[in-house]
Amino acid sequence: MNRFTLHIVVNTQAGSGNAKKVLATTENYLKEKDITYTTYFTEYAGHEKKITSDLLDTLLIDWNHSTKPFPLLVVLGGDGTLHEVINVLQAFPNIPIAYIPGGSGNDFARGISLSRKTKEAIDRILFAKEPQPVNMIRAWFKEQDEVRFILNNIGIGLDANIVSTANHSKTKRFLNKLHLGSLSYLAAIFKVVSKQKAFPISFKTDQQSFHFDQGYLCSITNHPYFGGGVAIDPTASPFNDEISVVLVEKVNIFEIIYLAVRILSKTHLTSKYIHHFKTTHLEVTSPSDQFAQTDGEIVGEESYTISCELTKRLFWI
Ligand SMILES: Nc1ncnc2c1ncn2[C@@H]1O[C@H](COP(=O)(O)OP(=O)(O)OP(=O)(O)O)[C@@H](O)[C@H]1O
Repeated sequence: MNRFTLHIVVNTQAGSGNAKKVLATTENYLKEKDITYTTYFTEYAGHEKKITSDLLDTLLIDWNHSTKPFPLLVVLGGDGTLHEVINVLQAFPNIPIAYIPGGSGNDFARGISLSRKTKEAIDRILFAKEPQPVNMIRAWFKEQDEVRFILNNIGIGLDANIVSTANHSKTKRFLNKLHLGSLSYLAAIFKVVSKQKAFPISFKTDQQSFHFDQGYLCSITNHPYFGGGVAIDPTASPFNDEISVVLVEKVNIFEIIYLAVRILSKTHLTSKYIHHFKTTHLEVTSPSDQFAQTDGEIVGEESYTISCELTKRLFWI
């Protein structure tokens, strides 16, 4: 008897439609391996929330060794799809989630060292004996009165401005077709790099308080990557019990270019314009209206007070 039945939530629009190819490879491979599965297709943005909620009501259960076949939830899509699914399951950390990357950025897959090659990602699901706890950031957005669970990062300022611009750019779709999705973020960087103004931002950790008047890019991150593989904190890990914060101050355009080169070569954390710390609890206050994003999804352009801590959930990885 199969160890599990896979219940695959599929966003075929992820990766600008590249997820369709990922799905075809997945179906062929699962048939070849004689694995039982059911697919649930999203028909509109956000539909993954309703699908997950319906599956929660009907068949998803906490991980246990005795249920055979175990009903295993699998997400096939990008970081945005996965973000919505984990947020529906906020109160159910012991329902394991497996993941087949099909997005353009796939930063969470990079962050947990999950192959972005479909068959290798499926092999990892098939070979895993049991689920593993993975950290996520639990963030309470005070002004918005909303709790979000974050797999990748929260960005305020340039980072979020880039995501907003890249998401709205026509070139993203074109570049994705060429499998150069990460370049759409680079293109957006050039657009907004001088538009983004310096902003005040404060941080309170268990031990210390910091204030910066010249904030430019703030990344509160669970693992190294944002923007499709850019290692904003190469030292972060979702398996270490710390939230990582990287604050870049606004500097002149030549320094920005130099910092960008250092970020791409992962040597930026020693720059005097970059402030880097790790903490278990964090309160961030950004009083001016700024773009913010969570896992690549824009929250808005507002002021924020965000309380963050780590929380764990089971992933079948
Ligand atoms: N059928 C659909 N049509 C349009 N949008 C959809 C559909 N299903 C889901 N979505 C939305 O697509 C958005 C983007 O998906 P996702 O982030 O998974 O892909 P991506 O942006 O290509 O990947 P990544 O975030 O890894 O770069 C999500 O906000 C999701 O709600």
